[in-house]
Amino acid sequence: MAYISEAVTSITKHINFEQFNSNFNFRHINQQQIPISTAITATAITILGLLALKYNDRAVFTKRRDDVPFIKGVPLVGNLFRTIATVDIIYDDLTESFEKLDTLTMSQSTIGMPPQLQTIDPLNIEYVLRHNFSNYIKGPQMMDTMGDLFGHGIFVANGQEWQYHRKTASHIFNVITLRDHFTDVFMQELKNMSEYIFDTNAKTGEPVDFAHIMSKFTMESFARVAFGKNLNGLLNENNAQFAISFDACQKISFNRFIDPFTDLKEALKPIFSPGSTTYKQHIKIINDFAYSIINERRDKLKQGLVFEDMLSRFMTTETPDGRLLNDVELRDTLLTFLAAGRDTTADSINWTFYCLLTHPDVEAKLRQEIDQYLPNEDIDNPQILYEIARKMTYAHAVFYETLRLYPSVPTNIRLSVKEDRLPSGVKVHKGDSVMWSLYAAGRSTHLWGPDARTFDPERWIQENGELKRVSSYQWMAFNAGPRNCIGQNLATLEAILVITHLLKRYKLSLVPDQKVTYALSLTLQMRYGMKVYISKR
Ligand code: HEM
Repeated sequence: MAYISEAVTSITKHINFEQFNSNFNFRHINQQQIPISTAITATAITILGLLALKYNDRAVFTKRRDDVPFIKGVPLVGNLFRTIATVDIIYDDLTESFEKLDTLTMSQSTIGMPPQLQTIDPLNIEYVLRHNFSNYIKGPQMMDTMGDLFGHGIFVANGQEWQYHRKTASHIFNVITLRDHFTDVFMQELKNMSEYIFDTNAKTGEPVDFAHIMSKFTMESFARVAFGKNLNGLLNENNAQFAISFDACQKISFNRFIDPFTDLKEALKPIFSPGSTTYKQHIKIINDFAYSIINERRDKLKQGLVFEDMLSRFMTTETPDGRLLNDVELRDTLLTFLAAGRDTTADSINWTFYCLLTHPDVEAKLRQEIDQYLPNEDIDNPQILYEIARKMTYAHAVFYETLRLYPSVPTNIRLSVKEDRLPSGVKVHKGDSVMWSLYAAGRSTHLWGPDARTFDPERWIQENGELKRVSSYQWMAFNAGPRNCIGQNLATLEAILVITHLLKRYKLSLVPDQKVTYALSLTLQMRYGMKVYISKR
């Protein structure tokens, strides 16, 4: 909404009313002949008409960009209606725009949004994420859209604040913890999932929502590795309200990026859908959950208990100004890591299974690899699973290929602090947002060839059978440069363990005639879930 009021102020600033009055010489008009309201309406229409002529393909008071292909919009509001009309397929629409304009960089303008450059050019992205890192920050838009959910956590932090979070967290994701602690946790949770859900449904023949189970599984696993807590979420739905509220707030945060009326709609919710949970109530549910975990941990630390997990690390590591994080800062950190680690991983596993179930030849080849590496007698041995999870080339190829077409973080953004120029020659004005769509980049024929939209894990395998490395500025699933994903190894390990565990034991098939598509949120969730039948292998 801030952008709307800026636009209104800007409109009034640009109109020279004195000049306008004298041009139209209202004084000679008899006020009794023409009612004042008619005069105001006529004036407003004339002003709008003039503005519409000038800003005939873009948002009012935005500059025309002639140096870069431009997605034309309608007068005064630019791409607002287009965004609203294509909101359900927004990533595909953007992919089409890149292809139609035959470009890797383009601009668009939408009323209420800051001026935007969109690029999928690996050179530009490397420049933004690495070579000129300090100029491209997480701008105030991040704070406006996600601030009340993630506070000052690592997602929105810049400078020293970011460095502190990064350094503190990076100690946790080392090889030894991955091998000795995380693999065990994942295996225990997988066994629970099998016992309570997959085995039961294999017997009854009832379909299950795979995406819903993965959401619980990743929540459960994450709660254990991050704050050593067993939520028992696979068994009961008591923790479901937190997950529902967390999902709802992430969707609202995302909507704020594309729809300037999001907050207004939320404010009007109690009037138009009475009884539904409001944004404020969702935030309260989330806060209560986070603070209960922090308080519980503080009590246990007072009792002299020792913990090695993420929460304790953040509770005991001093900030650059020599103090410990307070409860609010700990809450921000906890929720940020939960969003970073849990939904992204769940989404990547969901889409991997969707790709496997729609490509039986790939699934068969992956089963072969799993059977070759994992003899039946070792299927519950965490150390062996850890070792083979690192070695299975085809499993990695399947996972990477899925993330190319269905990146868990579908789009990303930075704000330019100063005037700049991207390697492709495009000028970046101070305050411009540079956005890159991982979804569009993954499907670009310029970057991946004519079969860019085909799911083909073979493209990740070299002739000598080894995994092909692709520049992380072309395949950006885990981001790149100093702010690359801290949890990449953890997520890859978790996903490959889940894939191995499930394919070794079960045969899944999609319930026919269901629509599997993405929802609009900060991560690429499945809008209606994904129902599958389960049978034992
Ligand atoms: C398949 C799973 C995952 C994917 C695709 C993924 C992807 C990404 C991407 C694209 C970013 C950059 C976000 C940005 O620039 O705003 C990122 C950042 C981050 N990820 Fe992941 N992530 C995954 C799993 C995880 C896990 C399991 C964790 C750990 C709990 C994690 C922790 C983080 C953190 C802390 C950052 C912020 C890094 C920084 O700003 O310095 N991620 N991730």
